[in-house]
Order: sequence, then structure tokens, then C-alpha cells
Amino acid sequence: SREKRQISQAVIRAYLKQALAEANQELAHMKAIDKMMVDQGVDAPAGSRSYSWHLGRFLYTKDEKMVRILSDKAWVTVRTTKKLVERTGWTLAEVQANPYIVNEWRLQVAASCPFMEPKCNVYTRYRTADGSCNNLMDPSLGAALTRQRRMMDNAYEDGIDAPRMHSVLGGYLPSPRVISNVMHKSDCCPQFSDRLAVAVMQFGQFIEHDVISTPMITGYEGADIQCCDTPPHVTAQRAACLPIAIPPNDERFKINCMNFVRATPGLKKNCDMGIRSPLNQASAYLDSSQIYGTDTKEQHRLRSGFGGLMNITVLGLLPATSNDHCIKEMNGDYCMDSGDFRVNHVPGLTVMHTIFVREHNRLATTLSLLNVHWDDETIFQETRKIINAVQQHLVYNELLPTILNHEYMTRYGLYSKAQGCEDVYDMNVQTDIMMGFSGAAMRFPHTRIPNVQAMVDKQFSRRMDAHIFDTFDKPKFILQNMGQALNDFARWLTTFPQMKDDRFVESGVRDFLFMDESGRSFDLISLNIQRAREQGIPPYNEWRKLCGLPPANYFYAGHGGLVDHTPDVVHLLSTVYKHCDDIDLFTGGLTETPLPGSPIGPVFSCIIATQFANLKQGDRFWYERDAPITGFTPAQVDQIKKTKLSLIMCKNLDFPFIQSQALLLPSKQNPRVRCDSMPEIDLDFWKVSA
Ligand code: HEM
Ligand SMILES: [Ca+2]
Repeated sequence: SREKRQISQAVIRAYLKQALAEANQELAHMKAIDKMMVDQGVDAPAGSRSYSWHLGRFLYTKDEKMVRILSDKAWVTVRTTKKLVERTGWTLAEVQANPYIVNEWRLQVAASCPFMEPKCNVYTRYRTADGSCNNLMDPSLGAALTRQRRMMDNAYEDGIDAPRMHSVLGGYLPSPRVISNVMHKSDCCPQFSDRLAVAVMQFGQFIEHDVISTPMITGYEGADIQCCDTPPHVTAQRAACLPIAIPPNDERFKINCMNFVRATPGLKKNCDMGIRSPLNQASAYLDSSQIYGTDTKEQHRLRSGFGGLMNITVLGLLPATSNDHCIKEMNGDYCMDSGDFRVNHVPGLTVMHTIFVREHNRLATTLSLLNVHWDDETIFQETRKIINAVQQHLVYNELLPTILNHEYMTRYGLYSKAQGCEDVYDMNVQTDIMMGFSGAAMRFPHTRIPNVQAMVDKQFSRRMDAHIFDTFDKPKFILQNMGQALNDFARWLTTFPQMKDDRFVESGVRDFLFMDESGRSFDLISLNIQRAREQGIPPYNEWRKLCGLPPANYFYAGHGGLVDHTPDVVHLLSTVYKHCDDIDLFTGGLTETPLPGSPIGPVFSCIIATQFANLKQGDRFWYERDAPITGFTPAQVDQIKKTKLSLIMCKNLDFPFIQSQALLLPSKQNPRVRCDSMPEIDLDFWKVSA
């Protein structure tokens, strides 16, 4: 075995100094190239419309200045770490454990760290805006602008930040587009679910935006980096670029390159040494940050400033943002504002955001009448707390049962108790978002995305179908006829079936994602696969092991092989991958045979169930907790548990009736009921004497 080289303190000091200087130089060089690329007309300056504009908006840096400070520093720490490992010849663990290095690092790197542990007030009843101080032992855990979490060793090729690009047998991994074409192409006939409504997909995306927002690296002053429009030797100099190779004779893409920019690296607490991991701009907790934002400044922007109300227009629509996040095509179009900038993404998503803001204002109005002595702040915070509790209840009792089967729901303790409080809080649970969840497993609903966004009238007939690629970031669809279109999209969401859960992904996002006027577009599945490789997320077999499932040794559907795949899928996998250890998590997971009563197989079930169990057990503000100061009373919890998504739709849309399970299609078991017959939350339980 290897003998560790001894190095003196003075030499270590010199190594670190030099490594740091080099890393800073590289950063400066990168920035110079970024500027040059804008000057030469390659990168699209912020605000202009390149073909990757939509993608840039989707993976936008919410707080440009702050994110840049954090990511520049993160980049320097990662590069410096890498150089130290190379120079000392030690392992990363040895470098990190060396007291001289740790000491020098503190002096040279961490001295001016922009990321310090927040100070907490233990006695507040309400969540912070950014999710900090939820865990009092580890106050930044799960907070906005911290890193996503690894569950095991990374799969970077250098162990530090180089994307996973090679097969275990040598040579390159197959291009993500080749995998997408062979494994995920929807062949002929779109297939629909016989049980689930489109609302499952749309509510899922809305919820996912509460917990994850990974920004991608931007160029000079927020420019969209273009990795396909420069000669390879220039592109290779740009550390942010990892363009996707398109195979010859691709049926859709005629250019051999799809733009792809790496995710923004996140900074470790105290600027510690370490490997690269992506930033999460959202708070990891299910705290409704997609509605209320992730800092107090943002909250104030979204609030009206009186009566605890959120800003909303006279038509009951989301307010305008000064940020140009959307495409305005009609007179009077404006871009809508919310806690998450992806709100204008597709009309269905805007529907979800809008009904929750309307519900906030409905409850706040009642609360202010019941407690006339409450000021704006108290009404706002108390309403936010109720809306968040309702949202948590809907996620665990309506959404998750459409993703996980009864066995997983039970084994991971995900159902809420029918009535009353329950305290499962454990401050040792890690609540930050696992990269296997954000980078692969929770993206499985991309198979649920239909090619259209549709409007359905009061007689339940479809009155308009728009190609999904025509609707991206266009608020005009919602703003039509005084916002009435909102009802029509909501009717579509709740009465039409979503796509079947299978390995096939519709062309709307697999071929035509974000198509612009010149016809250029993306493949969402290629992005998913490349994203995981770029983030050093371990491949499929590693996650199988982590989940206690046997990994595959051969392309064979029996014992010792891919035991959760059918023989025909195994055959297809063997035509793209050289070795089972190469299989990307997204593809390996999405092609597993679904478990009974579930749309997905065991590996995604394990990852998704683990993440949601963590978000439940590790949340000090979990809605069922009967905790002093932060908790609700048992009677209040019972009121919250009466709420269904269907009720929120009834109260905030022009619906006289709806099926009681809004995510499931109306049926004999799920009949339509009159809205005025639905039990609703009784806010009298929130009345307090002055
Ligand atoms: C309108 C339909 C949807 C579109 C067009 C869409 C598009 C996208 C795009 C462009 C990305 C970024 C890809 C990249 O890494 O470069 C993404 C990421 C993601 N999507 Fe979707 N998506 C949709 C629906 C959904 C749904 C229904 C879910 C889950 C319920 C979902 C889960 C995710 C997750 C977890 C990520 C990673 C987010 C992050 O790290 O910030 N998506 N999606
Ligand atoms: Ca959140």
C-alpha cells in the first residue's frame, strides 16, 4: 500500500499560498473570457433572447450578486483543494485532516468568508424566510443558498470536480442524447393514465419548486453562456461549459451540439476545504418558499403591507415583477411575481401559485376579523403558518400516495395520522436536498409531461390546446379574458388524464423543449443525464447498493443482473451502455419495472421516500408537532387535516363542484361533489382574546 509522504509545515504553507494564488488567477482568467465572449457576440447578454434563454430563466440565479460572491469563493476553494491534493500526493481525507493545512486554510482562505453560521432566536413561533435556524444545532442546515447533499462518495473523475465522462471499461460514456433516443423516445401513440389527472404532474412541479432551485453558472454580468457557438479549443477553456454531443442522423437535432452549462458550485460553511457540490437557492424545507420567497426582502416585495395580505391584482391574479422573466406577446401582458421565479414557466404552474396566494388572502381576511387586535405582521405570519401546514398535509396525503406505494408510505412513516398531533421530530436528521433526489429521482415526473397545455370550458369540453413549447414563460395564456383562463386551465388539470408513467417521454420536452423562433430547442432528458454526470452523482448501481438493493453485474434480467428490469429493457440498456456500472441513475431508475401500486421502481422509491421522510422528521416546524411556541394545538391540527386540494380549488376558482381527490380523475370511487358541501377549516380555533 501507499506510504504517505511527509511534508514540513513551511512547505505546506508555501503549497497553499501558491495553490490559492493559482486558483484566483484561473478565476480571473475565466472572467476575462466571459467578458470577451459577450464582446464577441457569443454569449447573450442578460435580458437578450438567446436560444437558451428559457433554460437560463429556469436555472436562473435568484440573487445574482450574492450567488456570484458565494460561487466565486466556492470555485476557488474547490480548485485550491484540488491543487493541494495533487501537490501533496495525499488523499483528500488526508489533506482535510492535516492540522497544518487546516490552520493555514483558516488564515489564508477562510479569513474573509462570506458564509457564516446564522444566529438564532430560539423563542420565535415562525419559520425564518430562508429556512435557517430550523435546526438549532446546525442553523444553516437546509437554508437557502447552501449546498445540496451527497449520500456517498462522489463520482467525479478526479474525486473533486471533474464530471463523470468515462465508462468503467475506458472510453467515453454514451452521449446523453443517444441514451434518450434509445431508452426514452415515445414511439407512436401517447398513452394516458387511467387514474391520475394532469394535476398530479403540475402540483408535483409546484411542490418540487419549494425544495429545489439549482442555478447554473452565468457569464459576464449575468449573460447566458453559449457552449456550442465557439470552436472546441475555446469551449474547452470555459470551465462552465459541458455541451452535449448530438449523434449524427438524430431525427430532431441537426447541429451536433446542445448547449449545457454547469451548475453553480455552493460554498461550504466557513469556506471549508472540499469537493464541488451544487448550490440550492431554495430552502430545502417544505416551508412554502415557492410562495413566500427565501429572504425577508422578498417577502416584503410580495406582501401588500396591511391586513397580513399578499399582493394580488384586482382580478385576483399574481402581481407584476420588474424582472423580465417572461415573454410578453399581447398588449397588457406582464410577468408575474412569486416566491419562485419559475412561476411563469407553463400556465398550469401559474394556476397552482395563484390559488395558494388567493387562499392566503382568504384566510388572512377571516383571521383579521376574528382577531382585530392582530397587526399586519402577526396576521401574515400566522396565515403563512397555516398555508404551509395545509401544503405539507396535501403533499404527504394526496401527492406522495400517487408516487409511492402503500408499503413505502408506511415503511418510511409518510402518512399523517388521521387526527391530532404527532411528534416525530429528530434534530439529527439531515434535511438538505440529496443530489440523487434533485438530479435524478424527483425528475421522474418528466415522463408525465404532456405535449400540450389545454383549456377546458364549463361544459368540460376542450376549447383550446396549445403546444407546450408555445406556452413556456408566456403569461398571456393566463391573462386572457380577465384571468378567466385560470379556471379553464384548472379544469383541464383536474379532469384530463396525465401521461402514463413509463420510460417514454413525450416529444414536447424531449425534442422541442424551449423551442425558439429559429427552431432551436433542447432535450430535457439529455439535460437530466448530463446534469447528474456534471454533479458527480454516482451511477445507478451505487444507489442500488445504498438502498440495500442488489447491484447489477451483467446485462441479464435474472439473478446477479438487472433484477428490476424486464428482459427487453435490459437488452436496450446493453445496446447503449458498455457496463452495468456505467448506467446513469436517471435512466436506470426510470426504466425499472414499477413496484405494485406505484408508478416507479425500488431505487427511485427509496430515494424519494428517504428525502420526504427527512423533510418530515427533520422539520422543527412540522405541522403535526404539538410543540410549545412553534406548534399548533391538537384542535387546530384537526382543522388543517380537513383541507384537501379540491377545497382550495373550490374556494379560489369558479368551480361549483369538483371530485374530492383533485389529483385523481373523477370516477365512481372519486365522485364530483358540490363545493358548498365540503368540510372546511374553521378558523374560530385561531381566535385569541386580546
Ligand atoms: C411543465 C413541465 C416541466 C418542464 C418543462 C420541466 C423542465 C425542467 C428543466 C428545464 C429542468 C432543468 C434541467 C437541467 O438540469 O438542466 C428541470 C429540472 C427539474 N425538474 Fe422539471 N420540468 C417540468 C416538470 C417537472 C415536474 C412535474 C417535476 C416533478 C414533480 C419536475 C422535477 C424537476 C426537478 C426535481 C428538477 C431539478 C431542479 C433543480 O435542481 O433546480 N419537473 N425541469
Ligand atoms: Ca422551501
